[in-house]
Amino acid sequence: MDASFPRIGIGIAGAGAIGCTLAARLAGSGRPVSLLARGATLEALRRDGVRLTDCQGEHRAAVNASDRGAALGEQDLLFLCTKAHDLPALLPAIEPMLGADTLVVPVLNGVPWWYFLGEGGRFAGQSVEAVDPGGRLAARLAPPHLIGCVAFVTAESPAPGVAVSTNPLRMVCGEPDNRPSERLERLCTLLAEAGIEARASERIRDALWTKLIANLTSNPLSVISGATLEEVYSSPDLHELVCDLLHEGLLVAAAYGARVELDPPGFLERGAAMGAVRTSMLQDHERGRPLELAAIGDAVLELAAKLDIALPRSREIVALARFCNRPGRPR
Ligand SMILES: NC(=O)C1=CN([C@@H]2O[C@H](COP(=O)(O)OP(=O)(O)OC[C@H]3O[C@@H](n4cnc5c(N)ncnc54)[C@H](OP(=O)(O)O)[C@@H]3O)[C@@H](O)[C@H]2O)C=CC1
Ligand SMILES: CC(C)(CO)C(=O)C(=O)O
Repeated sequence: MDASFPRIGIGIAGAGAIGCTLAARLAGSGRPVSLLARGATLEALRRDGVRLTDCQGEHRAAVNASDRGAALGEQDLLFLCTKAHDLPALLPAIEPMLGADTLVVPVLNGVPWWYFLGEGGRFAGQSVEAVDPGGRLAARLAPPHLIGCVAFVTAESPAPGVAVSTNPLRMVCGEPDNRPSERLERLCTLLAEAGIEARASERIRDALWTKLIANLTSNPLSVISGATLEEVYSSPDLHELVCDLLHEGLLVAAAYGARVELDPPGFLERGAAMGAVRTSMLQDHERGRPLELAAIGDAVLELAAKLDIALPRSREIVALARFCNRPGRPR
């Protein structure tokens, strides 16, 4: 355990599918974990601890949980595990958990608010308006205080404080400025010790685009069609649309210099092999919750527009998913 961050205080903000998966794994590896949670989830965590069923079995662990960041205190490492649209409102709640040296690791899908921070280049320092209107997140959570992270995980939270994950847990982490660093290695070691396959990348935006393409091709479409990942990636009826979306995603990724080594037939095959998984966006839709379309859809369109790239299919499916999830929609 001492190979990575000895005696470190680990905080997790957001105790849904991903937050509970991480909490159960980290606490199960002997790490003390502090979870920022609320409502029924907080009650369940205090009563029963955090519970996870994954490919390796059942895990249950006690955690320190509160809905007040001040009660949890400053953390050495803070994983952010809410939906992207909940981050601005989360900021004041996590403020007491942030010390001068806290390392923040956002475990979220979509274009992150820090995309143009740390790397230099043509748009250096700009904020991503779709996910960070007015740049509040970038002003408070910026390099060198954060490490980028991409979660290749499929998880659901069937009940408060409970997560179920049916595929291997994989994460790619990287410094926003692409430097190798000791703290990055230690973060990956800490995750690996918790049973998560973690890889350090010196090109974190490559992994971001790979995941964005997975989300762009599946999440909004799953809302419109009700399809699982297996259905999205193998249905003959959806094939042309999915290929168009894939092509559009690859186009923007390449325009931003990302090396996404992805052969389309292999990508579809691997997606289908994920099985009867409901995307996190479909889960939100079925629960009548807002969708993460700003981060997974609008932000990609925003980045494409900066380079004068049109994404007609992506624009359509994002608009359609938003329509399906409109307030007052029939259930
Ligand atoms: N599920 C998956 O398979 C995957 C998800 N992701 C990404 O990971 C991120 C998290 O997703 P996921 O875990 O599925 O989402 P969930 O909706 O399951 O969990 C989010 C949690 O954050 C909590 N939360 C939001 N705001 C606050 C707040 N102010 N204070 C305390 N708790 C708060 C929510 O509480 P409440 O319920 O009370 O609103 C909820 O428990 C997303 O960006 C998602 O796209 C990435 C890979 C796979
Ligand atoms: C499972 C996957 C990869 C689907 O795009 C995902 O990230 C999600 O559900 O949000």
